[in-house]
Amino acid sequence: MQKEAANENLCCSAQEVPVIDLGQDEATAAGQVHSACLNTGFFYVAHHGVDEALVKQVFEENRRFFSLPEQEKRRILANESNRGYTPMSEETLDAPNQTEGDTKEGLYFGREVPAGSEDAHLPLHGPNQWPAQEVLPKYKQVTQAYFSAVTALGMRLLRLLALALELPAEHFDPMFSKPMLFLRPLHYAPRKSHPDQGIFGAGAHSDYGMLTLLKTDQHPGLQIWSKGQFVDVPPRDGMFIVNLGDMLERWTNGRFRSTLHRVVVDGSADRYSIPFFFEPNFDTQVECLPSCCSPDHPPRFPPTTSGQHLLDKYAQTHANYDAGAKSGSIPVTLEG
Ligand SMILES: O=C(O)CCC(=O)C(=O)O
Ligand SMILES: [Fe+2]
Repeated sequence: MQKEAANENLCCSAQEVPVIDLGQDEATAAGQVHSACLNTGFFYVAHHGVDEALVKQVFEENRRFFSLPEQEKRRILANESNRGYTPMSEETLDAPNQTEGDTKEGLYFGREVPAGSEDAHLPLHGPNQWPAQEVLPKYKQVTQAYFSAVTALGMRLLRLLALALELPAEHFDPMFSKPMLFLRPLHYAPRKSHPDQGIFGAGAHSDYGMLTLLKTDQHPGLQIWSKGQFVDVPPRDGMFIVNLGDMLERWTNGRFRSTLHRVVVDGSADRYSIPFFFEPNFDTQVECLPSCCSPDHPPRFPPTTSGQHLLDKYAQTHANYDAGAKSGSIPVTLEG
């Protein structure tokens, strides 16, 4: 989605993206999360409990997947439930400022919702599509293990967010009994981005949902919009980059920030990253939290639900997306 302008060249590193140590006591960590959410809505987390060996394995499996012949990858093209493969350049996150699609390809895996089960009829719900076992024997098992690990990290972060909002630590937990979770391994081609020519690894956007937990390889590329320019948010060993999305901005009446970001690569190597989009149950009410509105600050957004919020966002950028019929033929994305 467009928030503000997008074609500036960047410079320096984003000093304002803090490292938050999850090994410290919860109250201290929550205070730091609070400041980060009021500032850029981006922060690193250290000592997060996700095993580095598992991270290494999941990146290795994805390197293998993206090296497969195109026709093998296309056997699991993304379906109407937003699960499967999205080919190179298929997505254009910031169309007005891009001359071609994002120079990346990706995969979506959601929470497993078996066909015929209670929620399978809902938009964005359904069974996953996996690479063939004969081709990548370990892919599914490794990805499922990583999916569980980042889900657990998301649940820890929810407690900090709740505390940062002066709510009980468990406030958001019931809203994640049947969450909308999407893991999205990405591969950026070794193609130099040229912001001045409208060529980007990923065009400028803000994420649609509540929370994104991002792991990248050692190659920089992520930039956030801060104080009138794009600044680098480089990878840091062993850490995740966490950012807030539009749903949380809406929930907090604009107090917590969903910041515009993009990916600009230098073209010297392939780049791999794995965002994890962490969203509440489809029917969760999203309306101004009491601590975020007052007579002086009335709610800026009408109440909605988590599912409706996401579907409305898609409708803004995907003219043909038919959520009601769950039959849209274009893959939707959890970023804007
Ligand atoms: O690859 C990255 O570093 C960021 C990707 C991203 O912003 C997204 O997928 O929403
Ligand atoms: Fe994003």
